[in-house]
Amino acid sequence: MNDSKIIEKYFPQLSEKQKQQFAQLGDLYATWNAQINVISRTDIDNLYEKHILHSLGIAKIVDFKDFTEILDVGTGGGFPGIPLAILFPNCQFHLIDSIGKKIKVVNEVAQALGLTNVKAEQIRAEQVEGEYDFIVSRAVTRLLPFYGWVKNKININNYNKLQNGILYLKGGDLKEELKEFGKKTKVYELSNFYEEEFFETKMVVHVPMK
Ligand SMILES: C[S@@+](CC[C@H](N)C(=O)[O-])C[C@H]1O[C@@H](n2cnc3c(N)ncnc32)[C@H](O)[C@@H]1O
Repeated sequence: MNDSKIIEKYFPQLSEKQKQQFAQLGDLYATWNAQINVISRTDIDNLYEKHILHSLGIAKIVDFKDFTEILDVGTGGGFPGIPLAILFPNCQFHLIDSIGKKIKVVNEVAQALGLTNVKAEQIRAEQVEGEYDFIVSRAVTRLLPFYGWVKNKININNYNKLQNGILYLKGGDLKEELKEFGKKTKVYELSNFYEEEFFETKMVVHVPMK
């Protein structure tokens, strides 16, 4: 199922507007990815499952309250930030990447969808100023260096049920990485929420901050 039906299957409460926005993503990414590579060309056929639904795995862990502020570090073409911004239209998303052409794709997609809760910026994570409730990310670097980049950017006042911190989409065997990291984490398996085989090895790692 490579269309937005797979999103509706796991997120049955979507509004008509959200359904339409998710449905638009297929054509938008096909068009932009042909010009600027943000998703591997072989993977574009699996956009809905491997990129959009995967990004929304974070929403299976936390139902962000309105006005939550979220930073997506190394967003590439907008993952996980764009799918989350569709799902949480009353939260603010700051999507950053060090490569300008990726940010161009994010801006084009956000604009085409009419998303007003997304700010995309070409900047390195280490240079971002400001505070966020959550920092989300996928496939950028190991947790230890990542933590160093973002640890001072998290608001200490918790506003959501889940404690503020990092929500990192990870796959595979995390033992070594978590050992190297050495700090408190909670690992949520996405196979508890999604039945597709792809998610058997996929997790969300929550690093709470105090
Ligand atoms: C493998 S891609 C993943 C993109 C996206 N998160 C996804 O899962 O599709 C990693 C991205 O992180 C960006 N990146 C790496 N180091 C960064 C840094 N220090 N600050 C901002 N972006 C960074 C790269 O430019 C690249 O676009």
